[in-house]
Amino acid sequence: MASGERKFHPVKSSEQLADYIIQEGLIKLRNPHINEKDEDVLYHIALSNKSHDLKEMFQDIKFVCFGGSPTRMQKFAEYLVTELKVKIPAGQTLSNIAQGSDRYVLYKVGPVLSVSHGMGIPSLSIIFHEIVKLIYHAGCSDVIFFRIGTSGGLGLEPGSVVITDKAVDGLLRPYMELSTLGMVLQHPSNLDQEVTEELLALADPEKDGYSTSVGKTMCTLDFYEGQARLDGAFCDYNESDKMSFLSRVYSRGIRNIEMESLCFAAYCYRAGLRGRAVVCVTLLDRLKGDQITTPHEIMEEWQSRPQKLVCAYIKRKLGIE
Ligand SMILES: O=P(O)(O)O[C@@H]1C[C@H](O)[C@@H](CO)O1
Ligand SMILES: O=c1cc[nH]c(=O)[nH]1
Repeated sequence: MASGERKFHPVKSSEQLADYIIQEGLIKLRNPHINEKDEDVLYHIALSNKSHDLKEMFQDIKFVCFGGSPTRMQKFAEYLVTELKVKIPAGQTLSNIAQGSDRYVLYKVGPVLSVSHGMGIPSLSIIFHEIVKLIYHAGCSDVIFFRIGTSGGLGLEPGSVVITDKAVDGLLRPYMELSTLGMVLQHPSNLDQEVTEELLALADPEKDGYSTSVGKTMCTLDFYEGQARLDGAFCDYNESDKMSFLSRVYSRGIRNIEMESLCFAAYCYRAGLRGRAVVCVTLLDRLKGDQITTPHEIMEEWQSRPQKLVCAYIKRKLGIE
């Protein structure tokens, strides 16, 4: 090899990566390069560890709640202000900390971050990297991550809530594949059974008026063909193909379909976050159709159901009645 030429460092295999144990305590970034620079710019949330005192701003964070849409995560933040009895000084309002970027919204309510992730794995991946770096720079410890979302149900009453115990991809594999340096790395996705069980214990179908159950979630790269819909702009299969696929998926224990859980679970594991959970409401039963026709105000109430469950968990952890 010519002298001075950089020796190629093979990227760790996914097994080696997956060997990182889930740790308590301080977030340790699995990236030695971050501290090689004097500034780390969190571009998509318009923050940096030089322009902002991230420790001062975020060191008390104990819960990070991700959800798809900006409005939903703003409403969740407003709900937390009431439920966590957080005082907002007179004349001030809850503000979007990421307002310098028009990509995501980021709200802080006491020890909770409410952050939007947009749609799909690529969008979640970007904000996930930057939020993990944010809490690393802030010196946070023992942080629990949640995805609060919507999904398509399988064999469930629309409006039911699913707590994910395992996320799989569109081929039903329990890992997320990421093309990296021209290779395909497979990042295992597993979720924290303890948090899942604690969340389920907080649900009360009788009082709630809807079911909450634990199930596997299929995370796809597409809303239409990727989820066996017949109503996209393109479709190369028929109703019976669709139903045999969805029946097979159901028989494998999958109870809902969405587009972020796999990356969320895999990256929480890579980040060594002990506490992590995915809680999604189902907007329709995919075994009965493809189109989401529920009136907006009903959908709004349905979307609040995972928020209420996660908020109840946070209140329990904080000892707030
Ligand atoms: O959390 P959200 O409601 O974004 O989750 C699902 C998956 C996609 O992001 C989106 C598709 O409608 O909803
Ligand atoms: O069917 C659905 C509903 C919400 N989100 C999805 O990804 N699929």
